[in-house]
Amino acid sequence: MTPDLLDDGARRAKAYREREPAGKTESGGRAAGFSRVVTDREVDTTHGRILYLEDVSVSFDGFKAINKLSLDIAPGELRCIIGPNGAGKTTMMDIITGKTRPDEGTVFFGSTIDLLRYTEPEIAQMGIGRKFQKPTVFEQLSVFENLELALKTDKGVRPSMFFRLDSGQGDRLAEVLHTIHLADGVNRLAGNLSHGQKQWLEIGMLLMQDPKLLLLDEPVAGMTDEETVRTAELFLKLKGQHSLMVVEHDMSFIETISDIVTVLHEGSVLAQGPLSQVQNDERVIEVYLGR
Ligand SMILES: Nc1ncnc2c1ncn2[C@@H]1O[C@H](COP(=O)(O)OP(=O)(O)OP(=O)(O)O)[C@@H](O)[C@H]1O
Repeated sequence: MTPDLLDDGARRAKAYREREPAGKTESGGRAAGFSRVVTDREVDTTHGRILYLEDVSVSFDGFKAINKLSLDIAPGELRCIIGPNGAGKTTMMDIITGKTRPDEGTVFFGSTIDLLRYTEPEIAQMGIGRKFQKPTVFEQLSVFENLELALKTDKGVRPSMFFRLDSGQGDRLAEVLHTIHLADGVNRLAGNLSHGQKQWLEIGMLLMQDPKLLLLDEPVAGMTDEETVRTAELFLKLKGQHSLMVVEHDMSFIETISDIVTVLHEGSVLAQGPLSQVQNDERVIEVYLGR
């Protein structure tokens, strides 16, 4: 190539750079074949994962409750978690929700939100709802008032004194009432509901905030058989619209709702797969099912 042609090329390159200044793309300072705009705290699931844990460990007084734990969950998935007492199931949920900080490891919500950088309330606001084993509804308030209250604590809502449901929120409340099987009991006092209905109401309160991921700790413990069946229906309905992580010991319930089951043992994943597969795994039988 002659010097003339080189000069000419350099001139054309300079003119192009002036026309198309660097930094105008959303993905950084250069033109990209694939780009997306991710705003702060928006869950990005384009990589097919809503929750991602890698090599997470935590010790309490030298005891490793979580030990190099790695697992991930797809958007809309209903994942069941089983395992013996002390396996680390609750501690894992504590880490995801920001209640416990791990000593090491990675915990991501979608592919961009590093959960370890956020506080427990911030994580709840970003769309991770948690249901503890015991129902915690406001017993002196009606079903309606409990659900309404759940909205008042939602992000960006006006101060509660002046709170009025707008039509969208009213529609949502009606939809949630139907989903949690309490449409006929809207004016009942929460304190007068059965144990199962209180659990559904609390799930409804979480749903009012439209969580992307729901963590549910032993949701059917203490329920009647009929309530357990209806809870399975409820979870199957939520699957797809939300991602769910359900910790349970009730194997017939797991059988009804599960796709993939993760077995935790001594703070790590011992086995994972369809229930029929993990049920026949010798190691799972030894530490959990064969008890
Ligand atoms: N804050 C803490 N301080 C000390 N030890 C703890 C703490 N939290 C959990 N542990 C211990 O860590 C281990 C895992 O407990 P974790 O509650 O996560 O198990 P689990 O699988 O949820 O059990 P379960 O099925 O009985 O609820 C247990 O040995 C527990 O005693």
